[in-house]
Amino acid sequence: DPPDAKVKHIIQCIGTSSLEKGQKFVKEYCPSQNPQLYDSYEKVYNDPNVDIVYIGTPHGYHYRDCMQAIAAGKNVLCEKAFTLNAKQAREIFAAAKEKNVYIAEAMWLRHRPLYRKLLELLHQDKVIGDITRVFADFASEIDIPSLPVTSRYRDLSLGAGSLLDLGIYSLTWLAVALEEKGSANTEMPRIVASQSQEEGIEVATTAVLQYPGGRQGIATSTTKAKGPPGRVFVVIHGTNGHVEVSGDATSVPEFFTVYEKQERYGGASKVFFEKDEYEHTEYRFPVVGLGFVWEADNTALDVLAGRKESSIMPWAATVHMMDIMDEIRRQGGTVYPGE
Ligand SMILES: NC(=O)C1=CN([C@@H]2O[C@H](COP(=O)(O)OP(=O)(O)OC[C@H]3O[C@@H](n4cnc5c(N)ncnc54)[C@H](OP(=O)(O)O)[C@@H]3O)[C@@H](O)[C@H]2O)C=CC1
Ligand SMILES: O=C1OC[C@@H](O)[C@H](O)[C@H]1O
Repeated sequence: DPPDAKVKHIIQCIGTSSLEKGQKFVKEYCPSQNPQLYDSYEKVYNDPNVDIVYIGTPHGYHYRDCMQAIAAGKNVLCEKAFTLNAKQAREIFAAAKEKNVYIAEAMWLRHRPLYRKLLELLHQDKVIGDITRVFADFASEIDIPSLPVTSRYRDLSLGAGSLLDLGIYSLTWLAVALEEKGSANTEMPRIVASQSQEEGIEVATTAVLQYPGGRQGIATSTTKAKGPPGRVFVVIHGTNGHVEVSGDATSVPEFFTVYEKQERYGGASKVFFEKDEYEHTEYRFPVVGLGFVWEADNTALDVLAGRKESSIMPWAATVHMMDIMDEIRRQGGTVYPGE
């Protein structure tokens, strides 16, 4: 809990396949909380002292885990990617509606103050005019063949592949810029996508999304390599300037820079401009811990207020994202077992 946390969070209990692993986890991450350790997830769902269950299992288990928690009448915060496909997401939301419980996808990026501020500057203040193009990439070098076959990066039934794990962040940056208010716009963009597979696992995705008015975005992800030197992961073009987003990772942004169009901007016969020659404004947002606290606070406030959906990550935004990723996988040839 940082000093300005809006809610006091209590880790009441933890469900794990291994109590020994659970003890190690508690010692390392929450020694002062002394949570009850359970040797099954079901015991968490049935603990009457639990207000909300946080599901942090691999993607392929989210459907099972959400459905079981909902059946037990619990509120749920479930990690991204919410499910393997949109069909599973729709079924979970229908079950949550039936049981009248809260459920939200834990897309921590959307809860960050940086993301909220960028939304406001782009759409309310229109600092770079009308947005025309966006580039967003998440490249992370993961030596998949060296991992155990049970790893979520290798096991197709767990949702292995760069898109659900990393590409979802690139798509979320496209949403901040190209979708009205950055969420809950359910109009499908036109999509052209390509994916590469190695040993049956998708290792690279490139997707072009085109929105009404010709606005375009390119979202990419790969587990084959790191990104280029530097820390810029997202570039947004507008009719009146540019924004660059930088940080430790595409999921952990720390600052963004707004280059507003000036007199000289684009005046020379160059296709680029030297950054330092142009006035710019940098917006910095210190990351607290790893950056989960804003999502934790917002979720707790939702539950305390009796809401069933998150205003930051409403059900429609999750289904929309899953629909987009389904279409990218359809074109890219990535199929999960049972689909
Ligand atoms: N790693 C990160 O930085 C972030 C990850 N996420 C999301 O969080 C979720 C989990 O990711 P991550 O923590 O890296 O995943 P892990 O592979 O570390 O799995 C998390 C837990 O799930 C259970 N689990 C893992 N593999 C299996 C398996 N093969 N069979 C049964 N249970 C298994 C284990 O719990 P136990 O054995 O204790 O029951 C494990 O500790 C994903 O949805 C991911 O996208 C979100 C933000 C950041
Ligand atoms: O933020 C993240 O960075 C690394 C990924 O493997 C992880 O799942 C993701 O959420």
